[in-house]
Amino acid sequence: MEQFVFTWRDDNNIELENELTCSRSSPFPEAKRAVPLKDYRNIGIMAHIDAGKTTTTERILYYTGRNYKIGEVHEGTATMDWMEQEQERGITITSAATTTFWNKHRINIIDTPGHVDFTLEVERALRVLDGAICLFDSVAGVEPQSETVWRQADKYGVPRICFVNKMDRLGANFFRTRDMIITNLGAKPLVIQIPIGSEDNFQGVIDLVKMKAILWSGEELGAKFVYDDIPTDLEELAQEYRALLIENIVESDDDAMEKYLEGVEPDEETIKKLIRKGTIASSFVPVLCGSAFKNKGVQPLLDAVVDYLPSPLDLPSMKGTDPENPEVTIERTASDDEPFSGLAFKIMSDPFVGSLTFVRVYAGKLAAGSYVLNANKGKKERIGRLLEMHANSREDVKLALTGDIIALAGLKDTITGETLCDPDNPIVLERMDFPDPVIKVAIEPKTKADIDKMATGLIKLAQEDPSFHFSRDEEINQTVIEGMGELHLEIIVDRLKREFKVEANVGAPQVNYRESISKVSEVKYVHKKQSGGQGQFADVTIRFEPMEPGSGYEFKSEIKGGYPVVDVRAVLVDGSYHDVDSSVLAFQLAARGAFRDGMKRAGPKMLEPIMKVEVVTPEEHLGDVIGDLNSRRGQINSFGDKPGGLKVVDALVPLAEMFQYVSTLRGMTKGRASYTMQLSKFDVVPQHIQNQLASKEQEVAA
Ligand SMILES: Nc1nc2c(ncn2[C@@H]2O[C@H](COP(=O)(O)OP(=O)(O)OP(=O)(O)O)[C@@H](O)[C@H]2O)c(=O)[nH]1
Repeated sequence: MEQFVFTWRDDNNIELENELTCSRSSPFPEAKRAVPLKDYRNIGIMAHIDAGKTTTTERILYYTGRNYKIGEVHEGTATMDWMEQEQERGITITSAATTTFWNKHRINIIDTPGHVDFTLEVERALRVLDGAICLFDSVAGVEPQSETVWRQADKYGVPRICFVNKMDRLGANFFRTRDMIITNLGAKPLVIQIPIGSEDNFQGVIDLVKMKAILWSGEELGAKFVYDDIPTDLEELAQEYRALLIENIVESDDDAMEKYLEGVEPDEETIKKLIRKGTIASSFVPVLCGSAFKNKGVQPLLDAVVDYLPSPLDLPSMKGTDPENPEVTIERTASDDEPFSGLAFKIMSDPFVGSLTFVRVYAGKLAAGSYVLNANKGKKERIGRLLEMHANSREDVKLALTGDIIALAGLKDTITGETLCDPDNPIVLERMDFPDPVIKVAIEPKTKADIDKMATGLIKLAQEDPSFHFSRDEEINQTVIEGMGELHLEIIVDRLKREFKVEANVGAPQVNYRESISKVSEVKYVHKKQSGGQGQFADVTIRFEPMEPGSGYEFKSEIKGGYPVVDVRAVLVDGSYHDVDSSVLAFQLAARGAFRDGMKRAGPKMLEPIMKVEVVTPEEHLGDVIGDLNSRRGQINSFGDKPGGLKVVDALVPLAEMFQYVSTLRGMTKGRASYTMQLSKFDVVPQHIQNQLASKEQEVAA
């Protein structure tokens, strides 16, 4: 028997130890759990760009005692943003998983990016999270990207709490943000704190569960708070919101409701229990507030994570299928005693250990040195090192347990979205959906010698990021990279340079068009060839039908060049064969011919990505902004007002017209306007643009 010692820190920064006994004969040590599974919280922090995710995460790490020196985003030292590019750009790109502890609870935080080019990162984080904090900027309220992320969280059924941040900013308005949670997100906010003062005068919050004021003594890091009586001028408001809180939570509990109707309010413990129940059932979302930057509100936010967000035990068991027989559903409950089942949700190149695979352990245990099965590929992988990641350090551990998020070093074949499991109990957990890229650029290494290095780099990067594709056309000797937006591809090129030391020339970005049809066509195609010996004969009749936008396709084009075909159904109506001359190949050729003819007759149309664009600008530049959007084939949908005399314009604009928009907007408004965009739909390209594209293609072909 071998003894291992786990160390960790509690909320008072005291180092604790936990012994682990490991039997050499068994790959699985018998661990005493340092933290019971019911005290695990796997959470993400989601928000619009600049709402303060990085700042809030940094504060959380500081207050949970893992971080000794706090980094500020604007100084470029924030420890979650450890990739160089992120520090330079001041944005968070990759979701780094970080383990920390609060009040004897183990909190695994996955930082999720806010930029729309990285929505895939948000999706995959949501896939492995049990709960989330949604951050809002109290001045801007609910912004478009928050709406997108909110809908993604709905899709995965992730329970949430809201934190209205930046209460110290000029124009901060807690209650307007609360109203926007109702109007823009269609959610039911449960206000559990109201602010004391705002802007320069923001002092703290009223805790409506305890009915006490929480006041911070200063704004500096580590500022202590005290509980105090509710200020008299806020008593009435506090009573009003307390009554709303109680009314909302007793609805889910007959006993509490009955007592409440008799005039008996639930006690603090019951209130917390009922808030927890409603949050986990997504009946409502608790709303808190504060200022991460001024160090106010962070400790109660952590308490709320512990009190209201679910542990793995509160959620339905994980479902998967038998890799041998995909019809058979297998369930795994969250328990160390179940067979090991985990999902690889992120692969990152790491400067020290090469490639790191982040895995969420849904059931069972995983020991260093053991073998697991990659159930998607049917291949065994050896587990080398298990690393528990902290914001600025990493710890080698011998064992990962149910509920853990752990980084594995040295896996060979596993890519994002695949299941790792006990070889004796195989399971494939539900895969993640990855969106198709919408933009592409040609890329060429500056020196011929770098061609191989570039290929290696591209393969690695595509393994890490399923929304990034690349392809090589040997005929024209060109490599094309495809992704979700300009920034996404810029980062890829940047990483090629930094991590793989490949300098590359990059062409102008182009939109990924698609093709569809506008009417039904039916074709009969006979493929016949006789050249001595066995001939080729196949006869097919196929009907091509347009489908609803977004239906994808029920037939795949194998014609080289052109665009992927979508929203088309191909129905095999009739056919005939020849006893001797028909073969699989002959039918393939006939189908291909039928497709080519049928598409021509079905009114082919070209589709392009249309983006939903929101521009926020000072009023004096409104005319220029609108004029410019119009010149980009934009369709203005609405105008609105924002605090501080700002105007907001909502428009639909083809992605093909949005390249380099960031610099045009900056120039036009002296840097005072900002914008966000996200994919809205694919729509038909106007005929004159189709003609232009066709003549350009002909030029390239010539
Ligand atoms: N006044 C004020 N500023 C804040 C607060 N929280 C964050 N900020 C500032 O807002 C800016 C954006 O904060 P970040 O923490 O980088 O925001 P983010 O959401 O992580 O941004 P992305 O990574 O780009 O998505 C920084 O300049 C912060 O200093 C706050 O509570 N009050």
